[in-house]
Amino acid sequence: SDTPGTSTGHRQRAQSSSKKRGVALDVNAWRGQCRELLRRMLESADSEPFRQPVDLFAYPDYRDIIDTPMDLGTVSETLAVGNYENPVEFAKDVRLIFSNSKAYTPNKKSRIYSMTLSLSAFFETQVLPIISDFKSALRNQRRSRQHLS
Ligand SMILES: O=C(NCc1cccnc1)N1CCN(C(=O)c2cccs2)CC1
Repeated sequence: SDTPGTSTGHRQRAQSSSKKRGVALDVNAWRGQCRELLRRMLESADSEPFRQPVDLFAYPDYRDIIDTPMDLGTVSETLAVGNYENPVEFAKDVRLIFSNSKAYTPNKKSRIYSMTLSLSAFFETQVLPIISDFKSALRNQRRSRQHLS
């Protein structure tokens, strides 16, 4: 029977939790995964306009429209020096790159804006499992620590 506490129920839970533990307990795995995701974005031609901060001489009105500039180089540096606590903070900065481009573009057909559309579509598919694996690793860690306390 699968009622919790019976012998099989307990064994099943133990097996499944150890499987979950094996797969997701590494609460630090997200940093290498995000570094690899950034590397793949930076090798795409679509990231070219977003690899370094916006050139304010070429776009003098940029700061009239955009409060918080962001670019992949800055994200990469922040990740490398350990200034993101989790993949959600990392994703927030990457998403800012795309929302800045959407806010600044004079029209939805601009070449640079269209590059953010494909880049962000790729990013969202890749970052989702990184964030969900991190959250389950955190749940696992809290559960096993709670059991110890
Ligand atoms: O200047 C940069 N990026 C830095 C860079 C890139 C290449 C060489 N040297 C500096 N921009 C332009 C503005 N921008 C936009 O998203 C949009 C422009 C028009 C519609 S959207 C963000 C990327």
